[in-house]
Amino acid sequence: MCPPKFYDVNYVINPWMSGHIHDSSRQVAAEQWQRLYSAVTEIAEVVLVEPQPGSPDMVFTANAGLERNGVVVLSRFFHAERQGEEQHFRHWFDEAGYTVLNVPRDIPFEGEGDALFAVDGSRLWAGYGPRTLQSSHHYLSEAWKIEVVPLHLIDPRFYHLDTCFAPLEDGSVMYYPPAFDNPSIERIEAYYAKDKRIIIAEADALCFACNVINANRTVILNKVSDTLSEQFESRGFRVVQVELSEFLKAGGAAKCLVMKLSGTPC
Ligand SMILES: NC(=O)NCCC[C@H](N)C(=O)O
Repeated sequence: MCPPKFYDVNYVINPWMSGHIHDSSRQVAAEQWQRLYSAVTEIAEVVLVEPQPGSPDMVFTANAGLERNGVVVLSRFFHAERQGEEQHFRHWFDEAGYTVLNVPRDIPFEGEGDALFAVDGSRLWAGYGPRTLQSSHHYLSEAWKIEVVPLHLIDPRFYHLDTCFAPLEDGSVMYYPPAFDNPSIERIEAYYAKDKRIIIAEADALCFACNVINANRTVILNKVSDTLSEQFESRGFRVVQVELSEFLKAGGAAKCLVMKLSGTPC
């Protein structure tokens, strides 16, 4: 995670940021982030990356890259506004001993924001459209010798895969279908049986319900509807809701604020 020391909405690179330039409170953001940090430390070991001036979106560490088994494919940000973050994340991964792989400079790829492993590790769900280019998927497939399943994002509000799709550790998936084109929905439905699909309504999707941190049977997410919370509980999940309104102004919530690492590399 990355403390929100320099967090702000300084530019508009997604529809959520529009109308929110310098509209977020750094004090409130710090309090919300601290509550999220405390919740995450209960289910995982958390390591921090040093925030950097001039990189207000660096708090969204899900976009640093994608890691598995000590190998990281670093992000190549689509927007110039975030490209300055790449050197800082690269430095952190180098220092921590990860094997760092790159996609070519001219092929945008936004890390865990757009790429999520199936919980059994058998495939990689990979979004493309607003940020990540589909041609980056080849490099992901090569990095882990894994099947990459493309999912086309068609709603600008759901510009990263992790805003509208989340494989959960009980073998289910939650997703907001209108964010995807039909072939992508068919790919999701071909993999997940009907009883494993948690369809998210628009109101919850707009509260970033799919942007969920999940470890074992705990889910940590922004405030969502009672209906959805009860649905999680009936499936055996412990639900931890953390108000993240200041981060929604930049287009991110719980899962965007963390990057999942599989462990310290040897
Ligand atoms: N969805 C994510 O994985 N991250 C949120 C990134 C928010 C940031 N303002 C962006 O537009 O890139």
